[in-house]
Amino acid sequence: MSACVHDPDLFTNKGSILITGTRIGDRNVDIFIDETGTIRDIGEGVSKKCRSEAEHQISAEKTLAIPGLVNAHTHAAMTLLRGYADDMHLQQWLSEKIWPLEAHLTGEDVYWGTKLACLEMIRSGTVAFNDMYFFMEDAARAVDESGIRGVLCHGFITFGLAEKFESEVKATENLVSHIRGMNNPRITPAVGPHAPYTVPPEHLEWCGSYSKDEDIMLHIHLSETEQEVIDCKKAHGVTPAVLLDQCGCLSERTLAAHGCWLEDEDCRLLAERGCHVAHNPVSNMKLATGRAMPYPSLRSAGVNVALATDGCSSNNNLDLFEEMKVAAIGQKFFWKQDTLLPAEEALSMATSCGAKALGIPGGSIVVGQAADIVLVSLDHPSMVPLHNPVSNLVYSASGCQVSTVLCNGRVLMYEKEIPGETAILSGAADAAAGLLNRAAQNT
Ligand SMILES: CSC[C@H]1O[C@@H](n2cnc3c(O)ncnc32)[C@H](O)[C@@H]1O
Ligand SMILES: [Zn+2]
Repeated sequence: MSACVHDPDLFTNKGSILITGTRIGDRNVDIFIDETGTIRDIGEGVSKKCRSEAEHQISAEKTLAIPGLVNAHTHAAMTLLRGYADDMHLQQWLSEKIWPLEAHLTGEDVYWGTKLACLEMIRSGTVAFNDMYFFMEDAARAVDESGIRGVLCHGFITFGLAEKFESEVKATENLVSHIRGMNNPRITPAVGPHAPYTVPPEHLEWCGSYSKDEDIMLHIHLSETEQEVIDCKKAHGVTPAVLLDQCGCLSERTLAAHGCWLEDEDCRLLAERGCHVAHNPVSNMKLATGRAMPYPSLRSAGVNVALATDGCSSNNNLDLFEEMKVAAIGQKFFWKQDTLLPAEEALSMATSCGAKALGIPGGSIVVGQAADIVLVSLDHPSMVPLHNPVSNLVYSASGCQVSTVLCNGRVLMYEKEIPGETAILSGAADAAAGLLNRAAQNT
């Protein structure tokens, strides 16, 4: 039995692991993970049999074990655009800064941007994410190497052009077959119509049927701004949510990001169809969407609401601890309800609700579940005293307190060490510089 950063097997092993001396809530526990990455025993001193079986041991005194966090909506490779365009109006930000720069992206850029995103997510306790972007086969390679889970879709934008529709269909179908061919259970494909204002109804219809035929998630931006809703009503006579329903895009496979301007009727419709919503409070505040996602209406309608960061150009980090706090305090502030979205709910949104929305294992630490486990250090001022562990996690901690991360029983970070980190930081910095160079030279 061994566990130290000098033990090369710790990061690559497929063997069983015993985590000793951690705590879950108020309980001191050991956790035994078998060689398939499944939690087999949890308790105050796991069975003697498990102890003798364990091939590796992680002593985790002064840590709190929580389920790995799930980022339900992001554009991972936008890490390369972090700090490139801040403090702008959303449509202007997209059309004048982001889209012109994205036109110069290469597959290699997306690979390095996604590597950087996975690194940042692991560091802050995220083990799974739902991604929409370009060159997604390169993103898939990065996710495969990182060891975390990803639901990946090609961002499908046609602006109603027939030739664009043809190429977006091809890109989506190619990605789906590429990911299936990878045969990596941590990576699943999805279809990703960008938004009802960039994909017209006839093209949304294709996305809805494709999601159904292939039994894959449909990932879309929905009712993020008031203007989007006004324009949609003017053009189609209905809200964006009703339009999606008319196009066959609402089902239990659907994840709608943002939803700031959803109406009460829309919330009931999403609940009826079994859709999931990703709340992105930091991005919404930064881009001044003007209204917080209507959590009270979504909650009372019974919609599963998960938590997300959005891309690094509108956040500007991928720290779900920060997002939990902003969700919990932002909802209270906007809806003037001091008991709304308590800490426990914020933590569930970032864990079990996210896993449910993405249709992936994890989201809880229970026997039989995949070992997606994050150890948060208690040896830090923000975690002392520990009257209420969940309160500290949501209102006091940040991703910097994460010390060790496991996904599917594989150790991805051990006591803050992640193998290969330096190469990722320089590869991503070089890719970002190259991207800006090409944009400046218009090549
Ligand atoms: C087609 S890939 C995804 C596409 O979405 C852009 N994007 C990033 N953040 C947002 C947002 O908040 N609303 C709408 N679109 C967004 C991203 O830059 C890509 O072009
Ligand atoms: Zn987005």
